[in-house]
Amino acid sequence: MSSFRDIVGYFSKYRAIAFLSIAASSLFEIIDLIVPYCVGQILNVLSNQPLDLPLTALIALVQNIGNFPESKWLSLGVLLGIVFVVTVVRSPIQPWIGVWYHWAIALEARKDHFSQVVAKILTLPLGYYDENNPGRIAGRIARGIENHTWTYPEVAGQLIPKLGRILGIFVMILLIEPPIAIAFLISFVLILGYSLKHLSLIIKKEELLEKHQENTESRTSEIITNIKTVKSFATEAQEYRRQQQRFNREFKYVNYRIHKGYVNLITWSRTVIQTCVFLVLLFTLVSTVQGNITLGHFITTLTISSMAYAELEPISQLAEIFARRYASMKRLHDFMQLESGADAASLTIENIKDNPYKFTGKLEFQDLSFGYDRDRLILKDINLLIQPYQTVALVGRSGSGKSTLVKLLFRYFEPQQGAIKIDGANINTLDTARYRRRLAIVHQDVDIFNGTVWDNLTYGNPNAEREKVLQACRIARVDEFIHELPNGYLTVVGERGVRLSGGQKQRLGIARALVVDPDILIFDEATSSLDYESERSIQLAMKSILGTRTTLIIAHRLSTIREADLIVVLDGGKIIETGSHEELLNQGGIYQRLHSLQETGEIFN
Ligand SMILES: Nc1ncnc2c1ncn2[C@@H]1O[C@H](COP(=O)(O)OP(=O)(O)OP(=O)(O)O)[C@@H](O)[C@H]1O
Repeated sequence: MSSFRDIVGYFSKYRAIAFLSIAASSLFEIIDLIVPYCVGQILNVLSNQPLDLPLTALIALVQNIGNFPESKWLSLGVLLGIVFVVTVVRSPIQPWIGVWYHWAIALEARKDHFSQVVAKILTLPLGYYDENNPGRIAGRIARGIENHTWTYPEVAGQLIPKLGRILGIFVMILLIEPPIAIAFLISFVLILGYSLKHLSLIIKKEELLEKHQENTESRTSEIITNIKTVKSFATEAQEYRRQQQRFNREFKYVNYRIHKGYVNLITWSRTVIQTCVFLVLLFTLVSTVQGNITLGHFITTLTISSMAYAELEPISQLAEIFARRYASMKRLHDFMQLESGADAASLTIENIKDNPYKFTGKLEFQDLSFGYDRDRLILKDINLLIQPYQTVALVGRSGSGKSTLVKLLFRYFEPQQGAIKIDGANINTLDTARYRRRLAIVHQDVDIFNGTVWDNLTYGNPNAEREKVLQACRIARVDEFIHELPNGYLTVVGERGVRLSGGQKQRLGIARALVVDPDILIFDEATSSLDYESERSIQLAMKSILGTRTTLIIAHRLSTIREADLIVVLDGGKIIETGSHEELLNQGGIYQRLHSLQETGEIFN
């Protein structure tokens, strides 16, 4: 769990420049106080009252240097000169020292945040994505980063300098009238202390709201992803009502628990502040009438203490904004602190040709056991030896663990027990990215990126030679449909490949896998969305691939795996039969039963 310290600590990289720019902004806030001080002194000049000693000394100095005669005009000129410097002269300087750096830091931090977040997304274990959908993750990241970006300039450029100004005011009043300064200090500590305590309670509610919002966003994202299902079942009205109910629930929570809390706080602090301003007026007036302070000091004290109390309101507003954003910033840091997976790949680009790994494709699964939950094993004591260039088919009922075995081969998850070895090396000891680059898989549902067909074909090997890509396309029969697309290989396929049919996507997936020239090729129901004719031609193409590398085929349709050297039958996470098609048929076991079911037209499920 992250904390306030993590949020502040995030900016430690910029600490030197942040410190200087915040100090400069605070100094400018304090310099502002010179104006009411000078106005008070001008009043003293005009009403023939004595000036403060430092000013008298300064005027005497100017008089000596310029050889000016002593006069009211000289005193007024010096005072006006000071006001000119601290207002007009400093105006063009302040934004470049303050605003510029506060935003430069925030924007650079934003850029860093985005790249760290993408790195985290790329290195989190696959299991995280099983539990959190894209909407939830994207919402958390976007809100967290935006709030982080906006908060820094407000805190660095306003909140801290304003507190600095209040400190300056306290020192000034202390020099003029100490008892008023003490009362002023006590009132500030009380107001700020109470506000902070109240805000910490509201922050807890904000954290809960943040979780509700993530759930709502998650559902919205599911609606988008599953929009075809929503439309086909005509459940738009239910979905709409469900989301509306969530929004209403969130609104009630925000309005009556959080927002009301803020308004209560503002009401309370405003009343206390105005009471304090009135009391300062009363006390300074009494002091002036008693002759303890001059008219000029009366005006100065009154003006700057009003300024100080007036600052309290923006300060509590800034604190409120910070509180409102705090929960989402914390959730972002929680995300950043998630542990990367043991399989996290290096994020340094490496040319595929420089990969030092090249395998013969000998695979050994040794005493392998695995469960997504520790107490429920999905694969149990798997022992299997696959020789180089062999074609091995994994078959079994749905849920028997075929895909899980492949996920372990890719190192998406770590086995609880046992090992997978490639050419005798435990895959856990290999560099993940380099190892995975020697494998290729064609999934049931081929992921397509928005871009051209060519971009998708060369996704795993952007520098692939043209002839190699075209050859892969011929084998996977991509060349059969490419001419139907408006711009051939340069046709933009749209997000998730919406402009391609299921069969076209699968053929593209097969070609893409061939382009990386893998040592181990896996087909996960790769021909399931093809029509009979396409499937047949793919099978013929696959025939020419088989034997050129180790190939694993997960197939429900037994017709696609007849050619396999070895058929492995899984049931309940265990290997229960192995052998060739004929051997297994003769054994009269589960394979034979499943085979006869298919012969009668039933699907292997
Ligand atoms: N990410 C996951 N988290 C938890 N359980 C999972 C996960 N993925 C799969 N399972 C469970 O593991 C078991 C095996 O699933 P797996 O996908 O490996 O089976 P399969 O043989 O490939 O099935 P199918 O032929 O239907 O694709 C199933 O009981 C499934 O519910």
